[in-house]
Amino acid sequence: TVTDQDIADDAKTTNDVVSYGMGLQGQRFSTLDKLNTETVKNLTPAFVLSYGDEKQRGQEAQPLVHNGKIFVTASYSRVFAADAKTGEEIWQYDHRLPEGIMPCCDVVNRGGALYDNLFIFSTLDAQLVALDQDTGKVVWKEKMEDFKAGYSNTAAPIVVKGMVITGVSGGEFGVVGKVEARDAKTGKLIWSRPTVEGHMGTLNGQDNGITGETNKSWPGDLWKTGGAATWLGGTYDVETDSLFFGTGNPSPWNSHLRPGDNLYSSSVLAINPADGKIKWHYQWTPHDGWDFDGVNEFVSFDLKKDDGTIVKAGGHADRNGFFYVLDRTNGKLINATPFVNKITWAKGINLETGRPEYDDTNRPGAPGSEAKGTSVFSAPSFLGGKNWMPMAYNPGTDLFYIPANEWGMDIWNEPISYKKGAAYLGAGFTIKPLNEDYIGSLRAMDPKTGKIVWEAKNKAPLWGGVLTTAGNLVFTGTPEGYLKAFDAKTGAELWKFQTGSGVVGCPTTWEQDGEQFVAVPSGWGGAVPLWGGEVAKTIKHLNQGGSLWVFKLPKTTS
Ligand SMILES: O=C(O)c1cc(C(=O)O)c2c(n1)C(=O)C(=O)c1cc(C(=O)O)[nH]c1-2
Ligand SMILES: [Ca+2]
Repeated sequence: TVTDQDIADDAKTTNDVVSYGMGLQGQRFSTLDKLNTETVKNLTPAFVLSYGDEKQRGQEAQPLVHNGKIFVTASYSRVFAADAKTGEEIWQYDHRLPEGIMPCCDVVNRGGALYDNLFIFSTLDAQLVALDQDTGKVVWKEKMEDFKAGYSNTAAPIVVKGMVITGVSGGEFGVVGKVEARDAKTGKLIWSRPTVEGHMGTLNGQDNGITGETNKSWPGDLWKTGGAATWLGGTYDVETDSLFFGTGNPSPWNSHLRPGDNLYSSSVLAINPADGKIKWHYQWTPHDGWDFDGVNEFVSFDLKKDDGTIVKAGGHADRNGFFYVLDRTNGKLINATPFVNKITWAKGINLETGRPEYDDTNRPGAPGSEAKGTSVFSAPSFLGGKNWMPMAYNPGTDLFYIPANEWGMDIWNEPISYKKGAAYLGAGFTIKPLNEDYIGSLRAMDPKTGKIVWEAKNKAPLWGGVLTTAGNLVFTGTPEGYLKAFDAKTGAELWKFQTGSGVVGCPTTWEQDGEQFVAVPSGWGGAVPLWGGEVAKTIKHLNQGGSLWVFKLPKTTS
């Protein structure tokens, strides 16, 4: 069974992968080096596990591996377990989804958590389900929220100190975001931490003593339906004993309806795992008017300064186009630099105040007496300089590897009022490419200087997670169907394999019986084909799919 110690050691141990992020800090770094810049040319398919012919939608998950079994979630809240070496299926679980679920952006799931003998994951009807690792039978099942109010779940949970901790989706429907901690063995609620200012949290069913909180950063009653969904889950850092959860867009998108900072939307929250209290927060986009969200992973790392000192830092690439380095002990901004070429909404981030310097002419206008406010061209688009797909950090090269995209959008505001279970945007948009030859670009970011060290462009938008290894490799997928490996120092493309459908999943690696394996889901989907406007038209030809590809470096060639 999987213990708290196994989870704490996940980033160091090489024979399994028991947590989303490949370690709770979310670095997605493996110490394995058999597979390296020399040997990667010998990486060979070991097996492919099909998810069946139906339900072929976006496959965004990161697989987990334990005790010779591989576990992966799939579209429509399904889970597959197989022999990690042969791919022979052990069981599959199909959650019976009710009519009327309301995920905003495809029927995706990003993965599960292993704990004890359980595989725990969240579902599109806003439940949390724990399955027996050996049989796939339901051990416990808990409702997190009412899907009819627009709640859904797409995030991978994490397990910290025996608690399963996760968030909710629904920012496009005026839900109230929250982070929940439950007993991982029973599913019983321990604490709940709402992410919109004004709402109170609970600990063991009691008010958790959060005092002095008002709804002052919101006008009138808008905080009651303020969004800030925690739809990407979180990370955990043992050194500061903090959970880091990002929060999504404030609801509605039309920012003129809600003057103020709209806390804690589009922010990162450092949360005490003992009681759910917020230790500090940093807001990436105060008064977000572009659906920039702020959920993207906050990755703890040691920032090595020139004078030899080490700062306990965290890195974050926001949808708004800036890469941030914060002091993770207190949330103070250390640096913020663009990781995309074009940013229109702000001139920069002020290092003194920690706030953006807005360009007010580039905020979409208020709908006045007309039904539609002034439209502006905004970059990045709301699909982001980087969306949900996780970056990776390599402590050997000291670089972050960011799956970035270059695009913009026409965006305008419209009047809107809240109606339970209905879209709550008050905005319209058309996404457009900025360049003819590429949208995606895998970028190596030096967190000390804020400079891009190398980039590898891709025609279609990048929508898959990144993995980096001590073998000086960086892996990521493309919508065109490839899993690719790059040299972590130079960005040179060293290997690629065509999986038959777009790769928007998260690659992972482990070692079994002396051989190094790499696994990645394949299956095109997610938000781009649904919301991508003019960009979506350019990639209409991409085929859907649903499978798990596993590769290995055969013993004789390592
Ligand atoms: O505010 C929210 O609750 C919410 C949820 C999700 C989701 O759960 O997938 C996405 C978004 N927002 C979003 O803005 C977005 O661009 C997005 C892309 C994707 C995807 O999986 O491709 N999900 C989501
Ligand atoms: Ca959103």
